[in-house]
Amino acid sequence: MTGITYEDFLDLDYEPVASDLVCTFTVQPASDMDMDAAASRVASESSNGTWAELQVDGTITDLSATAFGIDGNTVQVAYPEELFEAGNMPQVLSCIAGNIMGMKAVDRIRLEDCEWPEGLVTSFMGPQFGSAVRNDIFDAGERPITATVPKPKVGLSTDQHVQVGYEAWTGGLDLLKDDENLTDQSFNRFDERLTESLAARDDAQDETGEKKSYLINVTADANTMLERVDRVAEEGCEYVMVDVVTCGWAAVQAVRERCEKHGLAIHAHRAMHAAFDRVPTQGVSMRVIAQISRLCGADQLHTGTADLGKLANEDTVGINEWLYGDLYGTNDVLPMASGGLHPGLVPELVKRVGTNIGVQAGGGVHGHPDGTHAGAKAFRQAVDATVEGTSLEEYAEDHPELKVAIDKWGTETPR
Ligand SMILES: O=C(COP(=O)(O)O)[C@H](O)[C@H](O)COP(=O)(O)O
Ligand SMILES: [Mg+2]
Repeated sequence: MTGITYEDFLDLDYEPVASDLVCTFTVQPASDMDMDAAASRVASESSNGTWAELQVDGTITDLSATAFGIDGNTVQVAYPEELFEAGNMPQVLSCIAGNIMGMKAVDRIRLEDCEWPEGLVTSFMGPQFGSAVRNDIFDAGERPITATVPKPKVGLSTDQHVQVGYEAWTGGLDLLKDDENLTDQSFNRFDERLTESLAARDDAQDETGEKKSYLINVTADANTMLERVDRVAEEGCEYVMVDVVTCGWAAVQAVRERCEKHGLAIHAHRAMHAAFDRVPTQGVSMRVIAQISRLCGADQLHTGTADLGKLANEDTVGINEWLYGDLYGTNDVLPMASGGLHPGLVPELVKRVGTNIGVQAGGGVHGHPDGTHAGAKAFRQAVDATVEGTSLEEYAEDHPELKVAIDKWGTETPR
């Protein structure tokens, strides 16, 4: 490597080969650097280079990345596949989204998109079910599957939580979901909640004749998570929920492997994603976070509401298309729309993102003037009306729960 400097990582004529991982970055160079120099430093620092001209003798495998496409502030970088350890997402991210995120050669840098080569993709487990959960686990046909998260997020006792679940399931929803910050706290213990919720789930299934399931949040340190996954399988549930960003991709990969053994699906909550993707000039895009989630094996992933709900969303439509798209035979991912949804928003949501989704509402179910059971009915009615192509106003004429919900919220976007 003697005499190699970071300028050697730029080749504007380079044409990537099929085995390269190609990443697209938005880069704002430091004030004393031009774009070519900044792009070379990105390719250098994220592969095998550093700031200094090295004086290291001997034969060393060349794992240099190449910055090759510069267009305004967009830079493409191609990485040779030998740079990466197969099936090791933390290692991949330590390259392509590691030191470069804080490097002084750039004022701002954002990883926008990746083109993943086949060898790297197939070294990961990918989703076990993906959108097939709609009919492998449920019998939802072409309609979106439906879920609710009890509110308040935390503070309900186990008995209260289970009662909310029972009312939601019997009101017509498919899934009860824990909130992202509910795990195993003193007021609502994991083991008790698991057992009692599944007993209520069984009752709700008997009463309604519909399949029901529970997204219990197993998020914890990796060892504890694996124990929780085993418990969930023993108790006869079909899913676990994981806060994939806060617990980290290594832990998600460990959970995915254990879920293979049990035939459990993974619901991925993305709490903290906005720390990486909300600033448009810095970080890692939600698109890339979604790609990582698919490779690591999430079956369902929150991707937002196409701007209809309470939270900022980045390109829900484009990300969902990527999650459904062909990826060397890897299963797809079912996008979950959530965050400030209520019955009145369902028709426009389906218009924007289609029916191959999950729809999830917390406040939009438990804030119904007549309570959770009526709220669940109203949310399911909104989904059924939308799928059969009937307007909510017309459907509400003989569905009083829906009528109360649309009288209360109309089509408002909550804050
Ligand atoms: O608890 C909720 C929604 O509750 P409510 O329905 O009361 O707003 C989820 O945590 C958000 O969907 C997360 O956001 P996103 O889905 O965008 O990751
Ligand atoms: Mg939540």
